[in-house]
Amino acid sequence: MSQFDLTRLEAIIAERARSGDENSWTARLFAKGTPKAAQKLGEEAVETVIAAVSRDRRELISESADLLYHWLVVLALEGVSLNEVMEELERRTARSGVEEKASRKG
Ligand SMILES: N=c1c2ncn([C@@H]3O[C@H](COP(=O)(O)OP(=O)(O)OP(=O)(O)O)[C@@H](O)[C@H]3O)c2ncn1[C@@H]1O[C@H](COP(=O)(O)O)[C@@H](O)[C@H]1O
Repeated sequence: MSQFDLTRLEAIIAERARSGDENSWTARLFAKGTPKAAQKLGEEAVETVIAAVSRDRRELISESADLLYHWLVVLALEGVSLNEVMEELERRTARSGVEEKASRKG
């Protein structure tokens, strides 16, 4: 099981964005702003869909990684933290009561 998680990637993106390193894809993407980063996010989403419907497992994993990376870049550019998205998912889970139903079933 990988120890890598999105919180770590979010921290890496923040650090690379601040670095201004011209060899950093993240820093260059940040310099171009949200429209370009959002366009890349859309492209990666489409490539992920294509991999899924093509039943290309290896490509689905690779495009999913690209998608999550570019999604976090767009969030960072817009000042939205991963934690805020997790809180929204947590609220929805609490509202649906799905975990209580599962624990009652045993
Ligand atoms: N996870 C990623 C990651 N996923 C995808 N990419 C980059 O996203 C780019 C987009 O892929 P494309 O195939 O669309 O590239 P492209 O066709 O050259 O792009 P365009 O022609 O459309 O501009 C590639 O150049 C990848 O390197 C990433 N770049 C960085 N990271 C993470 O960010 C960290 C810091 O990277 P740097 O900012 O480059 O130091 C890395 O250690 C990784 O953890």
